[in-house]
Amino acid sequence: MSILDGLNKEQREAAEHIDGPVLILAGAGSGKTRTVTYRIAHMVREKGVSPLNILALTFTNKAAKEMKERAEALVGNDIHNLQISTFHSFSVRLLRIYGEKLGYGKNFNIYDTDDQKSLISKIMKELNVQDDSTPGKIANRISKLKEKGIDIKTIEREVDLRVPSNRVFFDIYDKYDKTLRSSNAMDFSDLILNANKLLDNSEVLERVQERYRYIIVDEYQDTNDLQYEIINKIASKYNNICVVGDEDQSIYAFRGANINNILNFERDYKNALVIKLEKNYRSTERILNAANELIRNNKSSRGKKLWTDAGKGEKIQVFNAANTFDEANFIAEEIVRKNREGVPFKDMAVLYRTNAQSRVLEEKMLLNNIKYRVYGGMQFFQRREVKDLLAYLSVINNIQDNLNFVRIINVPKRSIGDKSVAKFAEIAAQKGISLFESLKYIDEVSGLRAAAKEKLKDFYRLLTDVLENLEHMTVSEIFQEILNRTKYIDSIEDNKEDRVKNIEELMNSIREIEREYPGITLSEYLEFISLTSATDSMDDEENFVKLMTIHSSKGLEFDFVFIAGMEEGLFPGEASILNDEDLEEERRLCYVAITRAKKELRLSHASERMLWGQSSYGRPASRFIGELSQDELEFLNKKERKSELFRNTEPLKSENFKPMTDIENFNPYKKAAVDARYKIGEYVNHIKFGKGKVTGIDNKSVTVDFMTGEKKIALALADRFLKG
Ligand SMILES: Nc1ncnc2c1ncn2[C@@H]1O[C@H](COP(=O)(O)OP(=O)(O)OP(=O)(O)O)[C@@H](O)[C@H]1O
Ligand SMILES: [Mg+2]
Repeated sequence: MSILDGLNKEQREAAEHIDGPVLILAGAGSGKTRTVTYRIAHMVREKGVSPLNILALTFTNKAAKEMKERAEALVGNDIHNLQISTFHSFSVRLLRIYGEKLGYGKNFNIYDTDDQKSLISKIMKELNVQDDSTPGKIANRISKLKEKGIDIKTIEREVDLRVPSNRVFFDIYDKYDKTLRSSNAMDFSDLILNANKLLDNSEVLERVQERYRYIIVDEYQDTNDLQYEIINKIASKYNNICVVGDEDQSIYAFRGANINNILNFERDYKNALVIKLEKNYRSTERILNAANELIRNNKSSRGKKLWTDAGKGEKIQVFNAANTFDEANFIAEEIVRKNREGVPFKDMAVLYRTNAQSRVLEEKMLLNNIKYRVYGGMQFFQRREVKDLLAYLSVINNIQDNLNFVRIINVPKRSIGDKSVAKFAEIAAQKGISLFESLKYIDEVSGLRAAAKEKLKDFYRLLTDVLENLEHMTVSEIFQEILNRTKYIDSIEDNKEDRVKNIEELMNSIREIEREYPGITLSEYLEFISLTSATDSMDDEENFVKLMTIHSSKGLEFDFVFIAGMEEGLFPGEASILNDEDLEEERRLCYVAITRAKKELRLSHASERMLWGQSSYGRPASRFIGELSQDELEFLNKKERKSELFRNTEPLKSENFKPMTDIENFNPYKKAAVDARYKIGEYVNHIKFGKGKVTGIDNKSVTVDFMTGEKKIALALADRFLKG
């Protein structure tokens, strides 16, 4: 008896081959993740490899947690020291050990996208920027540049900074970077970027290579260039690298994922063992056929030969709803019906393209007493009161953290306006200390009212008291102390009930984490929650219907799956329709969605939908529905559906009933007449803005995404400026 008896022949071959490079390239549900999990257990229990020497990387904490639990179940005991983690948490780990070599203190804080945005918005105010770019867009652009390894110096070198808009972006980026540095903080991109930089240090690299002699990467198709470098630097010594993935499931190109990383693996590692898996263990024949048919439409796909012996299964139902309420009703009713037939809520999932779609769905779930949980979207940790209290913890963890300090200096209100903060900033700058430390000199600040001064002194005392006792306090004690002494709860004015509940929930979560990790330090706690992502808290044992975006559903599986909003303009999204590459990515996303289903799949689309506050009518069904093999589909219609169980909250008007879209004669979106000289996706050079990628063309102008921002250039002028 070997652990590997739980695998088929090909899977087993891949799992056994622990020395030297291995590539598993195979479609959804073929057991890639299972294979690497068994491989890890086999190495530890049957090959005597120390868990210390294994590094397994994946994309979500949920996937990492699951892999670890399964490996442990196979081995039969806890495998401490086994590092199965996300790229981000692995990077944090390296940086906590070696970050000082890059000039960071050990307790650096991690800024999430929200922190990023508020910092940028602050910088824009300080620099008096009059720009229509939002902080969110700029944050996004900075992250993308960082992920491509383009730093401030590169921009300075390659872009003409005499152009005002370039200059503005440059100044923001520069200040942003400097602020992070002086705050001893990193954003998500920094984590990866800096981990990669660390590995350029030969002493560090040597140690890391010795430690992690065996590397395993799941979902390799979604690695970006920096992650690729990290993996390959570490693997370059022992060459014991096993990567698994599916080029048809690459869905993160918009965040810099590079599909060539997996396609070139055989070139990178000449003697690689390449394994293809062709049996699908997840889905019924009908679901699998539909998925295979769909992905065949991608030029980038190399074709799939997946088969299953799970039987034909039910037809895939397609429902054309009159509008989004009707769509949500359909889904809720089906869920209730299935539940009455004995299917537990936890075996059902509703997937959608964008987070915004969840609201209407949630309303109907509530109305129908369906237990559900939304993963992603407005995250718990993004809520104001949660952020405020975490900001207190962050400042205590790292007194250099000026961003979080500014967040709390007047929360609860202490009559401290921007002007007073500016005065503290002056003192801090003069003395070369942090804002927190500048509070020591409170008596030197003029123009503060006595009451405000008193409150600030209390605030300072609170922070220093905790700091002095930090080693003797648990995270929940620190949290309680902050709550008590700031009287935060008393200060809440609006939405009090909800907010207090959230604070309670935060306290609960701290306690839970402490129970799971006794003795966890403040710094570890903050790291833990800042790396918590959309699907993390997902506990399979809990009986909830799961609502999430398709992106968050990667790697997961559910018995019954609904995909909502299968409409042109939403899925595939408006912006991707004109560009072949983007359209193919949307199709891969649809492939991921369909292949999450084990037993039954239902697709729905609405003829009317509100987008950006405007109703749009007569919306055609997604071309992706048309691309599925029509034999596997069953078209439902509003009129055939009996709906006596539930009242609609929104009465449906008869004019909203539209005939069902005729899928067979479905007219693919016609491309607008465009100028033939430029192609979407092609690179151009501009005298002022530098290199950029064409993202849109109409009959008047061409839109180009330059390093420093997106610009629309009139075609008449484009001739003079752009050269291919
Ligand atoms: N040899 C096998 N015997 C029994 N069950 C298997 C076998 N291989 C895979 N499975 C089951 O099939 C399902 C899909 O496996 P897994 O999630 O590993 O596939 P995957 O290739 O990683 O899919 P994805 O591409 O979606 O990540 C799981 O429930 C897994 O336990
Ligand atoms: Mg998998």
